[in-house]
Amino acid sequence: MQSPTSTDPLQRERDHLAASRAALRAMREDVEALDLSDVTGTWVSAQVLRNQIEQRIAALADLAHTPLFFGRLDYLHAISEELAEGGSGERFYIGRRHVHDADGDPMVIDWRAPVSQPFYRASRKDPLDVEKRRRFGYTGGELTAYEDENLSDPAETDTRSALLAAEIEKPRVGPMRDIVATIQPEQDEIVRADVTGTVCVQGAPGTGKTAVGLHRVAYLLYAHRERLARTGTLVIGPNRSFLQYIEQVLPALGEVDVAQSTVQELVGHVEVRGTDSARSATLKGDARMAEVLRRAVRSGISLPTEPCVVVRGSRRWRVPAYELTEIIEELKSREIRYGAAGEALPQRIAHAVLVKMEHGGEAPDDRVQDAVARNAAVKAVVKECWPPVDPVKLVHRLLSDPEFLAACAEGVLDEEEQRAVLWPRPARSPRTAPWTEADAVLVDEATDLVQRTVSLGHVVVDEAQDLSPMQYRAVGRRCTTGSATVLGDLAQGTTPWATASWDEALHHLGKSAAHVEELTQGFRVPEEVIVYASRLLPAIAPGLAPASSVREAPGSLTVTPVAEGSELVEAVVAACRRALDREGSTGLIAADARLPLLAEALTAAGLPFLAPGDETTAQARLTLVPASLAKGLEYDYVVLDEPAAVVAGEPDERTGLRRLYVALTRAVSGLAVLHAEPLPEQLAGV
Ligand SMILES: Nc1ncnc2c1ncn2[C@@H]1O[C@H](COP(=O)(O)OP(=O)(O)OP(=O)(O)O)[C@@H](O)[C@H]1O
Repeated sequence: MQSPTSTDPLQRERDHLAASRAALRAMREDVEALDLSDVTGTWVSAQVLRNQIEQRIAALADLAHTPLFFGRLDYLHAISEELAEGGSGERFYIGRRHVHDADGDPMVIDWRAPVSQPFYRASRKDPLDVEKRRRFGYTGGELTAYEDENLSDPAETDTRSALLAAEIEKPRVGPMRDIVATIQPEQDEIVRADVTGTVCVQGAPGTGKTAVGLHRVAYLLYAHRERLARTGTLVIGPNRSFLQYIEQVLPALGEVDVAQSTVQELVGHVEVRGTDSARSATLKGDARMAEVLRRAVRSGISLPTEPCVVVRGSRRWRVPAYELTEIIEELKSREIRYGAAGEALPQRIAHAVLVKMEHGGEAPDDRVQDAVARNAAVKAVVKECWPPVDPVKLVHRLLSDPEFLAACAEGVLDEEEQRAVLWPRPARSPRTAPWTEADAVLVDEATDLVQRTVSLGHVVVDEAQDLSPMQYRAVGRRCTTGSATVLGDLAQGTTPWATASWDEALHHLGKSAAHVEELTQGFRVPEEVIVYASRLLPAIAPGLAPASSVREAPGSLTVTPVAEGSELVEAVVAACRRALDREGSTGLIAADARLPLLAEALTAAGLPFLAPGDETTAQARLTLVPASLAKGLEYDYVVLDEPAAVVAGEPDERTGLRRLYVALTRAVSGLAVLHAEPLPEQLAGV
């Protein structure tokens, strides 16, 4: 298949692609040919092996539309084998996965291997021993072009990469794509940051935070596969539509074992059926609640007034009340979970009994200690002094019983705050209680106070700016022994408790040592649109610098006043039609309250539409998006209905303007703003 005689460089690259594809096919066939009939062991272990093999076969699939390699590095000097997946030499093809030939020599190197890193980082200023960097252009699965940078040639100057520009301009039909071929140096720094440290990324809309977070998981899984396979990884997003939008990125990078969840799903100990006022949700999300819960969990601990008398055979052993008190006080002072301390208590009392037995001339062994720990008298002391705590029942009581709350919140919440935290009416039982989302987080905290939450190896939390301190704590306890990647934009915080500073957020997460990186180069929103949206920044996040954009697209922004409110819907539908005449996806974003009206109008106009998170296809390219769900999503064209209504849909002006900022920054190619009411003053006059 290889045609070594070809002098056409493009043909030579195509030959390498064809040979790599054949090698990948051979790798897959090797796995498929594995004969499992001889596998000894249990049925279960055979089944596990079979599953692993199936996964491996799936991972070796040659995806018709994704190029097997997208870059090539020619080094000045030969590279050692340990940096290059067993390969050596000066030339390496960089792709989504490792491919080797029949002799085991690599034909394509995984983008995450150390030898691939200069593909993303090398510059003319710092060529990292790279002589030439080549980027490949594809149409479908066909290699159609390449672009070279001779990094070590002082005569050559920087030009903007046309292939990179084309990649960014590609219409956005379908779910989010990976960006392995075009990760930028400042993004790569975050992607490859050390697994032991937590990284926090502040970035304006479209700077690639989500993309970077997902690629970081893929990188960490490559670099620390065994450790993370054992401990697990998790990606947390704001809602299901968002998770659906991003869910295919990691599988496309060959990583199928990463869990994805919302914070709400993580803390699903109770069925949420109530809602809080902004005030009570903010209070329940306040970190002070952690102290209230800590006291609540320990509120049942009491000190004994009677001795514990254990009868064994003809003898009675007596642990006096003061000694029991010492044991309990010692357990209270230790940093162990309530449940673990409760389990330790009978053993401690039994130990005290054993000491007395020894003094009494007996020689008890461990079995005796266990038996004493199970003795009814010991159990009775434990039940009385260190009663078991059911976290759900405990929080139910805390939110229903003003006196109990007052006792636990003394000096922490004032009276007015306590009233705001209580449910409006006490709930009869935990089963029927009007649990809210914030309550579920309290139950999670209480659960962790009783029994330590299992920590994962790495957690990525996206759109973090919307989390409350108590939610940060919930995320933090899922990575106490691991690390986190925290992604967000303070300007896009739309919850009443939105993050004001990353330092504070990291403190609640339990990762104060993390450093904050900033991404400012925008890949989604065209310059004209981001400049317009950034006019809101002084009002919504005064400290933040506006993002730049890698793309200029003159004419990408239109702002159209409509004289009569009654004509607005019609004008919006017409704008959607115009957008749909172009290639790619269209999102119609509107205040949540205006959705029914617009849905009806679209249906009447014969325009089918999807809900956010539904996958856009070539046939269904229009999505009707409530402003409250627009965060994190993007469309080629956005029609934005009545900005004033988006602002008015929020409890206060700053949150309203932030919601509007989110809506204004979803477009890749064009944004059409239509309004009948006056625009917010910052946006008046284009
Ligand atoms: N290096 C890159 N090369 C090509 N495309 C990129 C690159 N970085 C980001 N993008 C694209 O830019 C778009 C925005 O990225 P992403 O959604 O990750 O941004 P974000 O910072 O999370 O935005 P938001 O704050 O709005 O949630 C996506 O389509 C992403 O694929």
